[in-house]
Amino acid sequence: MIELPDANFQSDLTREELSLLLNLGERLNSELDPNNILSLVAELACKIIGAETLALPMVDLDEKTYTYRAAYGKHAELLQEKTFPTFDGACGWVIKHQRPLLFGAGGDFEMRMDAHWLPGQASSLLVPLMCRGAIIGGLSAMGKIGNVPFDQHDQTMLTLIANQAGIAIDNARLFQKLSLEESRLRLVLDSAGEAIYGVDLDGLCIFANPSCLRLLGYERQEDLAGKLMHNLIHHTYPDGRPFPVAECKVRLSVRNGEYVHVENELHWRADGTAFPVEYWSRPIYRDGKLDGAVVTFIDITERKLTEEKILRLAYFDPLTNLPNRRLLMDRFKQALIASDRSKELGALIILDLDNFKTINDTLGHDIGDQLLILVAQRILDNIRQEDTVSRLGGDEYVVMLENMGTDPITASNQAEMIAEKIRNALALPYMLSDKLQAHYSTCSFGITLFQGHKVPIETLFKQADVALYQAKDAGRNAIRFFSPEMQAAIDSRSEMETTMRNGLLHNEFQLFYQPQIDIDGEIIGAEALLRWFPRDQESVLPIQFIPVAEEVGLIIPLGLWVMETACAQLKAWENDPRTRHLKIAVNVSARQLRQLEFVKQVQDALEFSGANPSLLKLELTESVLLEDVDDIVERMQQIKLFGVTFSLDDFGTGFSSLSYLKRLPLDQVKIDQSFVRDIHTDPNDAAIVRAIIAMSHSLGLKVIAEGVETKSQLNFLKNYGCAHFQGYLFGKPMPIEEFEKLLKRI
Ligand SMILES: Nc1nc2c(ncn2[C@@H]2O[C@@H]3COP(=O)(O)O[C@H]4[C@@H](O)[C@H](n5cnc6c(=O)[nH]c(N)nc65)O[C@@H]4COP(=O)(O)O[C@H]3[C@H]2O)c(=O)[nH]1
Repeated sequence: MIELPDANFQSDLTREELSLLLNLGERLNSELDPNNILSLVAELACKIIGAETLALPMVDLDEKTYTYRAAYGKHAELLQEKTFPTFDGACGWVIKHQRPLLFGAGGDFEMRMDAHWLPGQASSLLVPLMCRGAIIGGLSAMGKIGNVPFDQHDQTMLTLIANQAGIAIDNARLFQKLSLEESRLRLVLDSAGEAIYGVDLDGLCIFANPSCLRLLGYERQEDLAGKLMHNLIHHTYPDGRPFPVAECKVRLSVRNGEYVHVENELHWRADGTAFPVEYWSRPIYRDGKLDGAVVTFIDITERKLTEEKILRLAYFDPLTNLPNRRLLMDRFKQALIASDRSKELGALIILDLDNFKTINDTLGHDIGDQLLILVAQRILDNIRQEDTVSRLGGDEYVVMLENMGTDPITASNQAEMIAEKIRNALALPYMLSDKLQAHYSTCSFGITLFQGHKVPIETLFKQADVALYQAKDAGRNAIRFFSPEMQAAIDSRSEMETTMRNGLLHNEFQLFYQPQIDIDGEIIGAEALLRWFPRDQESVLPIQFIPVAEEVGLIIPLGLWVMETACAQLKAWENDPRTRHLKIAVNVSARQLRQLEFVKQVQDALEFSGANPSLLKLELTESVLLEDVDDIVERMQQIKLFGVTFSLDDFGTGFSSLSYLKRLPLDQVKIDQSFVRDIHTDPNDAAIVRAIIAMSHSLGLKVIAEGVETKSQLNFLKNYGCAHFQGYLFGKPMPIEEFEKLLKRI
C-alpha cells in the first residue's frame, strides 16, 4: 500500500490522484522486475502529476553517468536509453545534491540549455530516487500539461511516488538477489556428486538432489518428498533384522540438534538392493529453532572394494587365496588364548610337497602354481570349516586344528587321522594341463600339539618343523609327530650353535686332507674336510655340526675360512715340485653359494693367497639345485672365468637329473660312497655306478668315486672307466702334516 504523508495533504488530492496513487501502490507491489517497475513508475507518475513527459534518469554502475532507463509521454522516445555525465544537466544536479528541483516556465535555471533540455519545455520538476538511503536516480517531470508550471503539490506528489518507487525497486532487487542465490544453490545441489537430502523434525524428506535420487534409484523428487527417509533407506540391517527408527543416526541428529558422521552403513535402494555409504547429518536451525537436518552421503562401494583388496593382499596368499603367514599368526594367537581358557588341545601341522622344486624346474612355474592351487583346494576339502589352512610360501602349508579335547592321546590320533586324510587326498592324480599326463605328488607332515600358552608360538613352529624334517629324513611321504627326543635335539642344536660361534673365535676348527688318487695310484690332490676340536670336549663330526652351521648361517664365515685356508695351502705347495700340481677340493654349501658376494669371496681368497685358481676345485652338493638354478649357473660361470673347476658331490643321491647335469658348468661328478659301498652286493648300485660313469663321459665330465675302501671296489670302478678315486683305501682325512708325510712316502 502507498503511504500518504498527512491528512492535509490527502485532502488536497483529487479523487483521481488518489485512485492513481492507490493504483500505483498496488501495481508496484505486484511487480518484481526492476525494469518493469521503472516503466510503470514513469507512466503512472506522468499521469498522476499531469506531466507532458516523465523520465527516470538512473545512476549507472560506474556512478559517472546516468541513463534514462524509462520514460513516458510526449518526448519519451527522445530520452529513452540516453546517457549523460552525472555532472551534467538538472538531473546531474539532483543526483549530486539529492534534493528536488522545481523551476517554472520563466525560470532562469542555467542548465536549461543543456543537451537534454527538451525543446519548448516550459516547467520542470525533478526529485531524487533513493533506495536504502542511497541515491540511485531521479524522477524527472518535464512540462506540465496545460502549459502551467509545476507547483509544490506536484513536487510532494512526485516525491511520494519516488519513495514508493524506491521501496519497490529495493524489494525487486532483494527478490532478484534471493532468486539468484536460490538458483545458485539449486545449481550446487543439482551438480553435487554427493547425494544430499533434507528432513524435517519428523524425519520426512523435504528435498533430495539428483545424485540422491540416482543413488537411491528413484526417478522424481516426489518419490521421496514427504516420505519418512528412515523407512526408505534404513528399514533393515544387512542381516535382515529390522532397523528401529530409534537407532537411526539421522533421527538422532534431528532430535538432538547434533552433527553426526557415520562412516559405514548400508542404504537400501528402491529396487531392494543395498550399498555401503558414508554420511554426514547436520541439523538445520531456523530463527534459532531446530528445524530438521541436511544429510549428505556418498556411495563407498569402490572404497570398500579397494579396502577389501588391500586387506586380501595383506592377509591372504594371492595364488591360493589361503590366509598368509600374518593372518595365520593372528589366528594362532587367538587359538592359543581360546585354548588357554578351554584347556582344549590343538594341533599345528606343517606340510611340504616332496620334490616340488623339481616340478617347478622341469614343468615350469605355471604348472607349479597350478599344483599349489590344487593342493590348497584338496587340503581345504579335508578339514573342518573352523580349522585354518595357510600357505607360508613356496610349497609349505600349515594346518591349524582347534578344539581337539583335553586328552593328548585322543588329540594326537585325531591330528594324525586328519593328516592321513590330507595325505591321501594329495596323493591322488593331478591334471595340471591338457598336454600333460596325470601328475602324482607326495607330501611330508610334521605335527605338534599345543595347549594354551604353555609353549611359545615360535617354539611350536620349530617343533612342527623339526617333525617335518624327520618325516623327510624318513624318506618323505611320511607323517611325524614332534617328540621330547626331538626337543632334546633342538636344545642341543642351540647349545652347539653357541659353542660353534666361540669355536670359530678360538681357532678350534682345522682342515683335514683326504687324498684323491688317479688310475696309476698317484695322489693328484686332496679333499679338504673340516674338523672341529672344541676346547675341553671331544671332537665333533662334520655330519653333526655342518647342518647346524648351515641352519644358523655360521657356514658362511666357516666356509670362508675353509676356502682361505685351502688357498693358502695351495700357495704353500707351489714351491715344491712334488706338491705344486696338487689340487684341493673344497666343499661349498648351498647357503654359501646363494650369497651374492660369493663370487667376490672366491676371487678375494685367490688373490689374497696368490694361489693358482686352476688348482682349486669347488664341490657342490645336489642341494644347490633346490634354489634358482639359473642364478647358480650364472655364479658358477663367473667363478669358472677365474680358472676354478667344479665337482658335483654325492651324485645320484638327491635331485640329480640329466637336465641339471647338462645345465650346470661342471668339470667332474663324484659318485656317492653309498653306491660304491654296495657295488658288489647290490646289483642296482652296480648298475647305477655304471650308468653314472657312462653318462658323465658322454657329457664330457670327469668321474671320481668316493668311499673306496677295498681293492675289489677299486677294480670294479676301474673296469667301468672311472679314473679317479678317494677313500679309506688310500687314506682317511688327515692333518696337513700327516698328508705331507704321506706324499713323501709315495
Ligand atoms: N665310510 C667311509 N667314509 C669315507 C671314506 N672316504 C671318505 N669318507 C668320508 O666321506 C665324507 C666325504 O665328504 P663329503 O661327501 O664332502 O661330505 C662332507 C661334507 O658334505 C661336509 N663337510 C666337511 N667339510 C666341509 C666343509 O669344509 N664345508 C662344507 N660345506 N661341508 C663340509 O661334511 C660331510 C662329512 O664329512 P666327513 O665326516 O669328513 O666325511 C667325509 C669323509 O671322511 C671311506 O672310504 N669310507
